[in-house]
Amino acid sequence: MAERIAIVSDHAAYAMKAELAEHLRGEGYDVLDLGTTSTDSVDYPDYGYRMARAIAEGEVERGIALCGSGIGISIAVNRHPHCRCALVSDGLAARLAREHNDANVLALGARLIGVETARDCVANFLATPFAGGRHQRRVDKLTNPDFAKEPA
Ligand SMILES: O=C(CO)[C@H](O)[C@H](O)[C@H](O)COP(=O)(O)O
Repeated sequence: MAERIAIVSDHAAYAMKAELAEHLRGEGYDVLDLGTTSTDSVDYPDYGYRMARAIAEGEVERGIALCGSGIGISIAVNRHPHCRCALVSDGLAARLAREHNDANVLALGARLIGVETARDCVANFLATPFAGGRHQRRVDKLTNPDFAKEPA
C-alpha cells in the first residue's frame, strides 16, 4: 500500500506545496493535503498544529511542512513533543535528518529554495531510513527531555 504523506503550508508556500503534492502523487504516494488552500494570508502555527495532529492521531507517520522561510512552520511543528521537524535547504541535510534524527517532518522555505531543490530534499527525506544505534539514544532524549542530563 502507498505510504500516506501529510503536507501543509501557509500562504507563502502555497504554490510550492501544490507542486510537491502533485509530484508526490505522481510518485505513487497517498498525499494528505492539510492546507492552506490559497495564497490568502494565514498563520503558520495553525498549519503546524494540523500537521502535529495528523501525526499524533496516526493518520500519517511523516509529513512535509512549508512556509516562506521554513522557520516559522518548523518552530510551530516542534512545539508538539511527538514531532521532530527538520528545516533543511539541501538534499544532504534532508538525508541526515532521517539518518541521525529520525525526523518525522521535513520543513522547507519556499521563498529561499527553488522547486528542484525542494524535490531533492523531499526525495532524500522519504528514501532514507533512520540509522538507529547511537542516534537512537539521542532521539530518545529528544522524545523525553527528562532523559537528557548535564553532560559529564
Ligand atoms: O515564518 C516565516 C518567517 O520565519 C515564514 O516565512 C512566513 O511564511 C512569513 O512570515 C509570512 O510572511 P508574510 O509577510 O505574512 O507573507
